[in-house]
Amino acid sequence: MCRKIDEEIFPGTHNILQAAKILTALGHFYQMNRFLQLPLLSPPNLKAPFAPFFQGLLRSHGRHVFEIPKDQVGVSSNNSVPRFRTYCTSKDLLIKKCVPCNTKELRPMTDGAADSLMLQVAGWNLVKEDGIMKLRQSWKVKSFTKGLEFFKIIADLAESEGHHPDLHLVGWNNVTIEIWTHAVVIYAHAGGLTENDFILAAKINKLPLDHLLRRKAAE
Ligand SMILES: C[C@H](O)[C@H](O)[C@H]1CNC2=NC(N)=NC(=O)C2=N1
Repeated sequence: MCRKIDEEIFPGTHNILQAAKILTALGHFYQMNRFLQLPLLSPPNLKAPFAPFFQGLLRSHGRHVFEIPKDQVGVSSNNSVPRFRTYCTSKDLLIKKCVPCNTKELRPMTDGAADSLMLQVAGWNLVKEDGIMKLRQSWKVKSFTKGLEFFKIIADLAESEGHHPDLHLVGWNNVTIEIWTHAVVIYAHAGGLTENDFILAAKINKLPLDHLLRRKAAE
C-alpha cells in the first residue's frame, strides 16, 4: 500500500521514509499556506483517500493539520495559482468575485459569520425580514434622475458580478439598496445571506457615487 502511494504520488521515491521527508517538507509548506489561506497544495491527480493519509502523517510528525471553517472562507475566482483554488479570508472581499448561485450546495450564512463580515461593509445594516437576512443601506440623492443614475452605476457592477441587489427609489430622492441571495431561499428555504452579498456590498462602497448624493445636513 505504501509502495503504491509512493510510486503514484511521488514518482522516483524509493521508500516510505523518503516520501515521509517530502511530506514533512510539505507540512511546513502547508502551515505557511494556512496563513495564506491557501488550501493544501497537492498535485491535482492525487486520489481522494490520500488526504487522510497525508493528514495522519502530518499529525504524526507533530504538524497540526488545520481545518479552515467553511463559513469563514470563500473561493476567490482570481486563481493566482494555476489549477488550484485559493481561499481568502473575509478581509479580501474587494478582490473576490461573486460565484454563481445556482448550485444545490448553496447554504445560508450563519448569523455569527454574517456578524463577523459586517466589519468589512461599513454603512450597511444587517436586517432580518420574514426570516430572511439581508444587507440594507439608504442614501438621499440630489434628484429623481440622479437616483436613476445611481441605480445605473450599481447595475453595471451587479451585472459584472452576476449578483444583483434589490433597488428602491421612494419619495423621488430616497434610495435604498437591499442585498440578499434569492437562490438560498429557493434551494435552502432559509436564511438569505451568502458571501456574494458581502462582496457586492463591499464593492458598492467603493463606487463613485458621491456626486449624486445630497450633502448630509451638518450635524
Ligand atoms: C446563475 C446566477 O448566479 C443566478 O441567476 C444569480 C443572478 N443574480 C442573483 N442575485 C441575487 N441577489 N441572488 C441570486 O440568487 C442571484 N442569482
